[in-house]
Amino acid sequence: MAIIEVDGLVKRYGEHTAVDGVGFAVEQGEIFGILGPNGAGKTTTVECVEGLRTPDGGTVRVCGLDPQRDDGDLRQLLGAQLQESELPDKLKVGEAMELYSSFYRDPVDWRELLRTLNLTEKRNTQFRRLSGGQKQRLSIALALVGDPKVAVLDELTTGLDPQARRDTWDLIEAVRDRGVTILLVTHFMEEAERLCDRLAVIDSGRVVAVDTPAGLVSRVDDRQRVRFRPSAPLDHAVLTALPEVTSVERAGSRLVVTGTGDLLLAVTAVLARHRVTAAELRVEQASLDDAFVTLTGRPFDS
Ligand SMILES: Nc1ncnc2c1ncn2[C@@H]1O[C@H](COP(=O)(O)OP(=O)(O)OP(=O)(O)O)[C@@H](O)[C@H]1O
Repeated sequence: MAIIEVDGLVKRYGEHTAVDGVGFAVEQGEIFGILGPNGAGKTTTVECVEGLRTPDGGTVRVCGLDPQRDDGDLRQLLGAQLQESELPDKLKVGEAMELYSSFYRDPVDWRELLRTLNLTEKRNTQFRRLSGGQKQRLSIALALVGDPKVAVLDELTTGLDPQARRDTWDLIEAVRDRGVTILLVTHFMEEAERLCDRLAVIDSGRVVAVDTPAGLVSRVDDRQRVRFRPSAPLDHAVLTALPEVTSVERAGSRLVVTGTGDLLLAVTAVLARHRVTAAELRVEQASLDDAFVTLTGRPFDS
């Protein structure tokens, strides 16, 4: 059963329709991404899911509850990541955890949560003295302290360095493994590809596709290219005879084999049979970026 259901959601700011009929359903235990460029309507959509904004049309249900009508009950089930600016500078990490625990009927042990998030040593540190990564981890801890069924994380890794970003991804997977369903807003393709089970791609307030990252990519182009430098001359015919191969071209000292299915396996098996080794072997295929261009007719960041 879907734990989050959004159907025909509309939200206007004055004359501007920021969300224009958005619909998607998130299954229990998924990491579900909302991916789109700046201004696409991602934050507005999740704020309607969290009950922070009143929709102008459509329906939203989270664990069967209406975020507008059942706000009090929903607060107990849903953990939302705070925007950085929402915590007072001088509040200490331990005080913030204590305060947020008091909002919930059945909070988890926040000391344990700080340990999991590697923040125990920062317990007496003021918010303003934390690094970007530590602030991010604290905001995740605050989202999880109420032992939520659903966590909404918005622009989780913006401003983090690559290592902190990867650590945060590992952390989110661990949270999901504890049974929390995660709704994740992102405009990072890599983050969406790495973390999300499924994605809703949003552009100009509308959903243009809902699928797995691999599913989105394969809608665009399921061709792959294997490039390599063969250690000895190879008759192209032994490659073109393979059902996976559609073409073989020479590019200087390299061969470029285009095809579908288990192309890499098929090509390397033939090379092994002919005692040819492949140097500088690379496999290329369409990316989520390419999928976005095909789905919307323009590059992601325009
Ligand atoms: N409170 C508001 N008042 C007026 N317009 C708003 C308000 N909040 C958002 N908007 C506008 O609505 C549109 C969607 O904004 P939203 O923040 O939902 O997009 P987003 O996809 O989350 O973008 P970003 O990735 O930049 O955060 C944008 O054009 C934005 O300028």
